[in-house]
Amino acid sequence: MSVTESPAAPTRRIIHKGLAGVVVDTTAISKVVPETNSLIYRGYPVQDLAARCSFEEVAYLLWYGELPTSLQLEAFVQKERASRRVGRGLLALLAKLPETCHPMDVVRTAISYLGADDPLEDQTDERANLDKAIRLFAVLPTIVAADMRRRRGLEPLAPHSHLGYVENFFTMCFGEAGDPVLRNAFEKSMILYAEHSFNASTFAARVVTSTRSDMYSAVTAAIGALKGSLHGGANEAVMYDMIEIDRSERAREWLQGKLARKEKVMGFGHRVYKNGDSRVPTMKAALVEVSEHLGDSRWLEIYHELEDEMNARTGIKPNLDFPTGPAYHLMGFDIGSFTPMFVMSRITGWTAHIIEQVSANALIRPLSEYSGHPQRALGT
Ligand SMILES: CC(=O)SCCNC(=O)CCNC(=O)[C@H](O)C(C)(C)COP(=O)(O)OP(=O)(O)OC[C@H]1O[C@@H](n2cnc3c(N)ncnc32)[C@H](O)[C@@H]1OP(=O)(O)O
Ligand SMILES: O=C([O-])CC(=O)C(=O)O
Repeated sequence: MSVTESPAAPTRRIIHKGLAGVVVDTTAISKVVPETNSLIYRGYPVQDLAARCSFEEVAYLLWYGELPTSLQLEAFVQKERASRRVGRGLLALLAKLPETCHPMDVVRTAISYLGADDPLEDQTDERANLDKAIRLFAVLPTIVAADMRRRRGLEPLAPHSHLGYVENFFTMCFGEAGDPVLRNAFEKSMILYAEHSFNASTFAARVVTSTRSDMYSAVTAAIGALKGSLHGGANEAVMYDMIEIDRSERAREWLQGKLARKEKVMGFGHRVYKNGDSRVPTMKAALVEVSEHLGDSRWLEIYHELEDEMNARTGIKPNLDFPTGPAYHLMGFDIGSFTPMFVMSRITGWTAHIIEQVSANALIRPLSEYSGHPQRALGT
């Protein structure tokens, strides 16, 4: 008797759409704990770092695993300050990009150029990777400020090696270091934005790194991922929305319309935090401080109305992009530069993750469930 084997019943694999809830690897860089609404960088609560440290110290912490001693900080700061300049070749290239392109396209192109300009080195060389990371950290403000000025019809200003990171950035953007209250709020935003475990852009950087590609390629991919409005691009979208709302009396009706049309409200919700973003209290306090200092409560009033109405209707809380958008606007930055400023900060987290990925690499390559046409023969 012949037996015809029936094909084995197809096993349906569980699909984790958007990788939601999937733990992909370990990391020693940061920990997000939604249950306690907390975030630590290398063990330190982010709100404590924002209250007591400079952004340079936090960058050092993310890369080296410990806060610097004063001697280590001095050496690190000197190195960063000496690496801020960009060459004429890059400035000329950036000047050729259409002004209609998004500033994130400029930043992405700049990093790609820097990669082409850097002699190839062993991707696994940790020292070389740290040097590249510090250089990217140092040049990004120069690139972002030059592009912001170009769009205002102004010549770029060279970096100042005697100024701290934040003062230098303000000076390159506005021609003067400006108000210390605004600089302080900005520095807090840089610290809060610096690192957030396996978010989409960091994961993109790790995927590229896992193929043994170079740091610039990984950062270029991360910039592409951050640009989207579901991720870093939301800080710009929040400000455009607030400008559209215009007055706090219109905020609730505007929000109701959005929800009725089933549209996402930018600056609200989070993949990991379902009960509020750990960084929002610190950034909201910074926004309040800036608003009060400038005597301009217009955006803060819209903020409160949207926050209340969204909470009442959906229970969904603001994420970090919600207070950062209006805070950057009050500081005088152009909206298109908000996400590039996020890049200036997140470059620290991305490069720390790239170095970590290299140190214990496994190619990142998930599976998919085929949903197309069943196998068929080509016609004769
Ligand atoms: C620094 C950062 O990157 S922080 C994130 C910045 N991004 C934004 O602010 C964009 C707006 N927010 C969102 O789109 C989402 O909250 C995300 C993408 C950040 C996270 O979303 P996910 O975890 O994938 O959840 P998802 O989008 O499936 O939302 C779950 C439910 O809440 C709703 N929801 C979530 N966020 C929002 C929002 N901002 N506005 C309206 N509804 C929302 C969804 O419509 C969905 O409802 P449903 O179950 O009835 O379909
Ligand atoms: O963690 C995320 O998914 C997004 C986020 O808040 C970040 O990258 O800072």
